[in-house]
Amino acid sequence: MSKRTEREIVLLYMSALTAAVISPFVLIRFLSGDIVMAIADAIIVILMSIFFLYVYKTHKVALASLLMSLLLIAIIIAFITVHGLSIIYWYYPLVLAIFYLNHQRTAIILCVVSTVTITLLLYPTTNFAEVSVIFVSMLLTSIFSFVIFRSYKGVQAKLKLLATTDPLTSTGNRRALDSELNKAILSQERQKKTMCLILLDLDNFKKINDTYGHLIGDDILVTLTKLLVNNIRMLDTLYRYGGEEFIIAPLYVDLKTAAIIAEDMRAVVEEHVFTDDISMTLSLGVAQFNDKETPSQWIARADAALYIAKDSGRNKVYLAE
Ligand SMILES: Nc1nc2c(ncn2[C@@H]2O[C@H](COP(=O)(O)OP(=O)(O)OP(=O)(O)O)[C@@H](O)[C@H]2O)c(=O)[nH]1
Repeated sequence: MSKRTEREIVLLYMSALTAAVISPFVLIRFLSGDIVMAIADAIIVILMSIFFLYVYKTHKVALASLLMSLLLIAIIIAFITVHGLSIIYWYYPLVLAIFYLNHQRTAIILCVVSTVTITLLLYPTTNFAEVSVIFVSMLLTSIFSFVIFRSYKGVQAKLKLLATTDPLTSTGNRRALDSELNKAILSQERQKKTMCLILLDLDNFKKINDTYGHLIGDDILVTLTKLLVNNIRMLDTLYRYGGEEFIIAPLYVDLKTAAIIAEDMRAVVEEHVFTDDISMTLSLGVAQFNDKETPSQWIARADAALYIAKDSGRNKVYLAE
């Protein structure tokens, strides 16, 4: 089974827990003769179970998050209508859940609309001072949640970028590559698209480092990635696999087309004059994805082709079996 995201897990727990906590009340209310509330509770349990199954099966969280938030808001509003002010305490933790589950803009809209609705509902039966305090406290909870979650999501995005980007070349790193290949293979299992991978390696790069120093070597790596990105026009398919080794994947083309792309890259690098009038060449191995193979098996076949390219004189493209 593929790994579940944090948000998926939270949604699964929320729906399962809400269903589990409310289930006994269906029976309790039914036995005590409160049939309307028993039916309302039963509907909530059924809807929560549907959410659970939907997220469990599809892994889709955006729609489920919004519907779950709307349902929980509707439940609180319905209960406030029936039971009055005492239910208001359930609203505050719900605001946190709404900001966690939804995009900031959606969360703000949901919170403002629910705050105004609840205030208007309470207004006729509650004194003005009390209703004002409730309104302001609901609003402040939303504002604080907005500020806290904005900073939390910003930090989360920066951490993700740091964890998946190579600091020298700004291409994706090994972690990003692993995740991308796993994703591509998962979707290939469903859609059966032809896809290829190019593994490329600068020739005799050690000599450059030894002759010109590491800083020039670094500069060549950065220039190389710019040349490659200009050539493939997609930074998000270029990954630094090792020191002077890069992978381009997934390329949704057949082996013949991938070979042409690889040959173009080889020619571009051969013609380019790097810093200090240095000329460089590339060796490349190309492999089309074979059904049922793992990312490492796929890379290993491209690596074997690259090895042949190196062994037969470098500055060449070889295709994997
Ligand atoms: N400047 C610089 N050098 C690096 C970096 N990462 C790895 N290297 C160097 O890359 C060189 C790789 O050398 P080798 O594996 O022998 O490969 P090569 O000299 O390119 O020889 P072939 O691949 O067989 O053509 C080593 O000298 C590493 O120190 C880096 O981030 N910056």
